[in-house]
Amino acid sequence: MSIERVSIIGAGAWGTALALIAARAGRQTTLFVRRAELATDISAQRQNADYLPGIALPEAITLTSDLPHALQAEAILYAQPAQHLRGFCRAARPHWPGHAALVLCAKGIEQQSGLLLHEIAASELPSARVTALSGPSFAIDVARSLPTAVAIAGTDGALVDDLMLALSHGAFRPYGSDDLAGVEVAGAVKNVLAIACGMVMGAGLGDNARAALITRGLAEVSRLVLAKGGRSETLMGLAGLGDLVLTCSSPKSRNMSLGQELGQGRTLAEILSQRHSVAEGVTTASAVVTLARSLGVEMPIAEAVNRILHQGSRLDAEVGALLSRPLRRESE
Ligand SMILES: NC(=O)C1=CN([C@@H]2O[C@H](COP(=O)(O)OP(=O)(O)OC[C@H]3O[C@@H](n4cnc5c(N)ncnc54)[C@H](O)[C@@H]3O)[C@@H](O)[C@H]2O)C=CC1
Ligand SMILES: O=C(CO)COP(=O)(O)O
Repeated sequence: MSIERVSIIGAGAWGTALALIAARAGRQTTLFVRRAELATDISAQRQNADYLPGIALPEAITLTSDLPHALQAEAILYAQPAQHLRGFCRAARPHWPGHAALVLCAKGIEQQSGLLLHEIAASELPSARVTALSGPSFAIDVARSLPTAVAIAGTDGALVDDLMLALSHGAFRPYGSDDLAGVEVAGAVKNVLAIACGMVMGAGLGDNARAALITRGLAEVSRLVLAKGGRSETLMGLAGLGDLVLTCSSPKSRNMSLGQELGQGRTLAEILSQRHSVAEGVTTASAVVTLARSLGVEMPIAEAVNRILHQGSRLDAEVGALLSRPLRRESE
């Protein structure tokens, strides 16, 4: 299938950057904005001042707040926060075009159910051909046309190829994968680990501690990926190690910077009251704990992050508990 029309749902930083990708690749590009007045503002100013200030949006990007109109495309890229996917699917269902691809570009796990995003889409939007786009990709770097590689995953190989062709251009390079579950789990859990890394950096616990967290974090994500039917090679790829390293080492990450502020002693409520950007790891922390427990997967770092974020536990107590776990073989 040739993909000519690409619509992006959500005009946050990532949705706006994805619209730039599609437009640069020569696609007929529509960016769906929930609020009509914001669509008018962005259209008039040709920039998204709230989420990607200073980045010019070409005329080739059409803005709309009319969902049925936005859904008239061969590929529909979902770029709102993960917790809103179910609501989007329900709103889109009556208007969903026959064979359109749904490309999940959010990174998270549903808090109530512990479901992955493709599982939600499969139940709420059964006619959609579901894929996911994930990997190390700060929106601002993509918007500035800096070199970026991502994974596009799906079980329909021909569709993955079509999406890669439709979105690749210049400095933006997608790689294909058939491991939808692996790509999704990796993309969601790295946000929780980025909060953990931010906390140890904010508390001054040092680079050794952060490297240990990244490595042991990768071990626990691997267990969850395998339990969800994904493959361990995916963890060595862009959606796995690539995004984990990016997000756990740069304060440009909203998740890592939120962790840093927590490590410096601020409360979650204070931090969230001063931000308008999403840090998916906050909701994913409890979702991943629910999911891991239901599958019998041990995830001590995610459990610790969840207790600090949502149950009032202290960082020093959690670090002490992690360090005093029974000694074991690294590959166990
Ligand atoms: N910003 C980035 O560099 C990247 C972000 N992502 C993922 O993309 C997703 C969106 O993130 P960003 O664009 O960065 O968010 P953002 O923080 O820049 O923007 C917030 C977004 O949430 C939407 N929103 C707020 N309340 C909503 C509601 N009630 N219903 C529906 N939408 C609502 C806003 O319209 C806006 O699109 C997240 O899952 C994130 O993890 C993935 C890759 C890169
Ligand atoms: O997913 C991202 C980069 O790949 C963005 O990370 P943050 O949401 O932590 O900023």
